[in-house]
Amino acid sequence: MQSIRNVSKSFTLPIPRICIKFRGLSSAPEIRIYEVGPRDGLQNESKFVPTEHKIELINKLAAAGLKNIESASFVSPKWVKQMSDGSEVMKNLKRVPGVNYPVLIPNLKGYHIAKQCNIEEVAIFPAGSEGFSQKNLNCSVEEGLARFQEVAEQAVKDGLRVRGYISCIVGCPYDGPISPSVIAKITERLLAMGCYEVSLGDTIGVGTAGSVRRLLTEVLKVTTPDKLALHFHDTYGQGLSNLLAGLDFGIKTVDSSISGLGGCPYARGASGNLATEDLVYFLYGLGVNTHIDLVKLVEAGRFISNYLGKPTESKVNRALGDRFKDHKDIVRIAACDV
Ligand SMILES: CC(C)(COP(=O)([O-])OP(=O)([O-])OC[C@H]1O[C@@H](n2cnc3c(N)ncnc32)[C@H](O)[C@@H]1OP(=O)([O-])[O-])[C@@H](O)C(=O)NCCC(=O)NCCSC(=O)C[C@@](C)(O)CC(=O)[O-]
Repeated sequence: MQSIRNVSKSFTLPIPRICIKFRGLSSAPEIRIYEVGPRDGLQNESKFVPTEHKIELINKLAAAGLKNIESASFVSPKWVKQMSDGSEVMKNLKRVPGVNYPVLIPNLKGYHIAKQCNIEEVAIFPAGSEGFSQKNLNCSVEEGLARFQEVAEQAVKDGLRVRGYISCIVGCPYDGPISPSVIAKITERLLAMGCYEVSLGDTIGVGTAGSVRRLLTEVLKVTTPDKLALHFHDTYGQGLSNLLAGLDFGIKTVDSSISGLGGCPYARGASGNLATEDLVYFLYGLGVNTHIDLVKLVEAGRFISNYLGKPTESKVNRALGDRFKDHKDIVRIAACDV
């Protein structure tokens, strides 16, 4: 198969012909994709995925060209059984140089377990709402922030990178709409703890381009776009339009999940994340060379969906069927060069 670098030489991808105009940029920006499938994608699945399958999925994602793959969480196994083999996953991974394998950490106990597994980056995850914090972490937002502060301090001391998530950035299944100013304040606190970036999570996928714009207008009063990432669940089918709204503010890191898997066991009604296949296809269509091989990505999505015995949630994966065997053909379709 022709490498993506060669493909990008032989195909001149048009700079977006559609309405998007990246603020302050004359051409399509580099976008950093942060794959969350092996963690966010699988944590909600009731069928236990054996450790070797989790590892195979992570290896396939790395082989497709993904450079940031959130691979496990070290939460209480009493709360999320699917993630109970985090140590085995992290100890047995075949690490590809240049690939980042972060893990999700709820407290110091989880941190100390994860620390035995050769980790380089941890993610902490306070909620933007009291109701969700109680259901997801069994504590208030303030108590959660105090626990995460301890984790962040220890991780920074140990020389690890720390990423922050905020859940329920626009709406909470228990408390309803969330004020953008609340999310801006938590963003500030996470950055002050040492997070290199804060991923804004629309946990239940209720956001729209309008609410995302209102949120980012407020959050960008306290930080800059390079410190933010976008994490959209696609429950209402708004993932890509929300992303477009976010890119317009200059944000360049996007979370997604292979095959559109995902959801949180403690967020009623939450469905999967924006599918990585859909995101990558969308970005190629905008002229962004993600350096990701779409054929291998689609195969990774089918591998895990087949294992789980359910159809893929990725529209691109479904649409491609078995017709396209070559990455460059798919890129050509994304660029409307057919
Ligand atoms: C935070 C806790 C632990 C509090 O849970 P708790 O029950 O209040 O804690 P506890 O300290 O009383 O501990 C209960 C038991 O769990 C053990 N325990 C305690 N901690 C750990 C640990 N780290 N690793 C292993 N074991 C642990 C602890 O030792 C004890 O065991 P026992 O004494 O009964 O035998 C729990 O609520 C929890 O694990 N919550 C995590 C839930 C979760 O994983 N949710 C999904 C991730 S969040 C998400 O998906 C949203 C995000 C990030 O993607 C963004 C978005 O989508 O918007």
